[in-house]
Amino acid sequence: MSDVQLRDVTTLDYTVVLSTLLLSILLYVFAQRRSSQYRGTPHPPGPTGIPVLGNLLQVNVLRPYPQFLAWAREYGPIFRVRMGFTQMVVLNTAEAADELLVNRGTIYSGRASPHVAMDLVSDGQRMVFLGYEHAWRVVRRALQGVIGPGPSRQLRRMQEFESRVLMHDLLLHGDQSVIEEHIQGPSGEVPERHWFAIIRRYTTGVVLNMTYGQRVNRLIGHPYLHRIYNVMGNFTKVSQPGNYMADGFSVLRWLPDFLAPWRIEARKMHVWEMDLWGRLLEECRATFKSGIALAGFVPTYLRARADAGLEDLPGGGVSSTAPAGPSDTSASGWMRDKLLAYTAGSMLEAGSDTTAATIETFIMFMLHNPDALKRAQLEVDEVVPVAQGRLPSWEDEERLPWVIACIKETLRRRPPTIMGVPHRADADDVYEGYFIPKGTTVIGNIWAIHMDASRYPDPLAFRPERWYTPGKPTRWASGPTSQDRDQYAFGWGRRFCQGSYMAEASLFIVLTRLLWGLDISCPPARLPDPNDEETTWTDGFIPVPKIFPAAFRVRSEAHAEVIRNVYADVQREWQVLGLAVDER
Ligand code: HEM
Repeated sequence: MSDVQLRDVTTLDYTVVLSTLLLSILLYVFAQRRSSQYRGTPHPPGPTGIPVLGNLLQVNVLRPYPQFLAWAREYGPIFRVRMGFTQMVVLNTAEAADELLVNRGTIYSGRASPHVAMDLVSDGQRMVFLGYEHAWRVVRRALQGVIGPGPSRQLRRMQEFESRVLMHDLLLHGDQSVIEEHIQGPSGEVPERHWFAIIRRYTTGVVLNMTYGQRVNRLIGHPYLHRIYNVMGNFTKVSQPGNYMADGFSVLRWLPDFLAPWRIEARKMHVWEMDLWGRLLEECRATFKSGIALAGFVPTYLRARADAGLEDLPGGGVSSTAPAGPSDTSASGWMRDKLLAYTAGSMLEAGSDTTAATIETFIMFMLHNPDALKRAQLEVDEVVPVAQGRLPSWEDEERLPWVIACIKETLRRRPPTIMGVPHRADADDVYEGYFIPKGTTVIGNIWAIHMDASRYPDPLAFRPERWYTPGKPTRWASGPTSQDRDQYAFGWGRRFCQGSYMAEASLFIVLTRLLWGLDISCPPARLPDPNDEETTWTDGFIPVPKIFPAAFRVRSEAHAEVIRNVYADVQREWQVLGLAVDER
């Protein structure tokens, strides 16, 4: 019996694979010829690939940016590559990226979402990969009320409070991560006693508070902190373009389950993710139903939805009251539960590691540039002498131009989302005489732009002077339009990072305080080389620093006293706010 079944299966395999492959080649050829209007218009230049696979074998899919930078240098502002049947156009100058992703934003605000990561692992609900469509507008509008330029100022109180805890944690930490031996986990897991965990507690804590009104009050054994990073670490790998054949070869998506092991694996990942994002939502809903009023985006959203008569809204997507589609410019409707859970999860993902990595990278570059570090400390000392008995704060921002220049130079020199998040062309287009067909994945190559010597002379050098004018405040100069933009770490146009204001506020408050209160050092032989890609940075969509040792020594007993006092004060604030006090 098993023989017969086996033969049946083999025949089926053969037929399914061959016919789907044939069909997809026909579809592909048809798609290439579709735009008769543009026949004769050349495609952008690019490296020659091989049949079917295209350029897939020329790129390390988990670390594509060095090769993409090399191609940018060879082909110029725009080049084309093919990953399987996925056509990609890569924009390597600020001018090209601004023109397409900002000025032609009606065409280029879609997302090229990786099939396995978005459709299977995320069940189509991850905000960052939603197309330029109705559901995305609903989500973006809802978030704008919390993290937009005006509302995000309300979050500063919590950022200020949590940064006091961070200072206290680093004070206690001292040189622990230099003395002890720490080994990073295979998927980037950070040991709980390493100083990276202190930074992560802060960044995840402020976003968890913003989304769910909860705190991360422990470094060791917190139920969510490390799981959030595990989910993120996994996701940055599965979403890397080229990681799954089924992303590049849509034909493979038609294969039945028994021939598609990646699908089974991805569905398991979805269940694993929902065990975190879904559980957080369910806990929040239970609290809400029991009549306890929590602050935060999700509790507030659930309350508003219930007031609109939609207390329970199971499933994914939005409760559509308007037709979906690119012509629909409204944002009416409510997020259903799964979209809400994933949106909150997306915030935790988007806001945690990006900001933590920038803080860690800043420290790495400052340790390599002791003059810049010394100058930053002198500036902070002058503005906030320890005799004032307080930590630096928001009102000092304008008088700390060198510190902000150092932060901006960190974002330029090593942007965490190093090749941005891929956009998609939602219509045929022509740029500089080159044809870009509808459906093309369009990458704003942040790394190539930041390494453009005509824009940033000596681009590998860490030079805060690029941003610094003596006696003048340094402008953050972020924002979705290209006017006034001077670095591209937060992306472009309508998909511009919605959390940039929150991110900049965190970078400012944490790093200014750190410079004020603590001397940082690292044994020279153990200081990572930022140019050594493999040793220093993790793989994946957001390559972040691998752990490295650093010692934090308080600058004087007077500084220590201020840190201890503000920490004790904030414990009282937590109690007044009904939030968990810190456990150490
Ligand atoms: C240093 C820290 C951060 C960096 C470098 C960064 C960078 C980026 C980039 C490059 C994008 C894609 C932009 C594009 O498609 O052109 C993005 C999207 C996004 N970021 Fe950030 N981000 C940071 C922190 C944050 C924070 C703190 C939050 C919120 C808590 C956040 C929320 C988002 C959201 C919601 C999107 C998706 C926007 C959309 O698809 O419409 N980010 N970010």
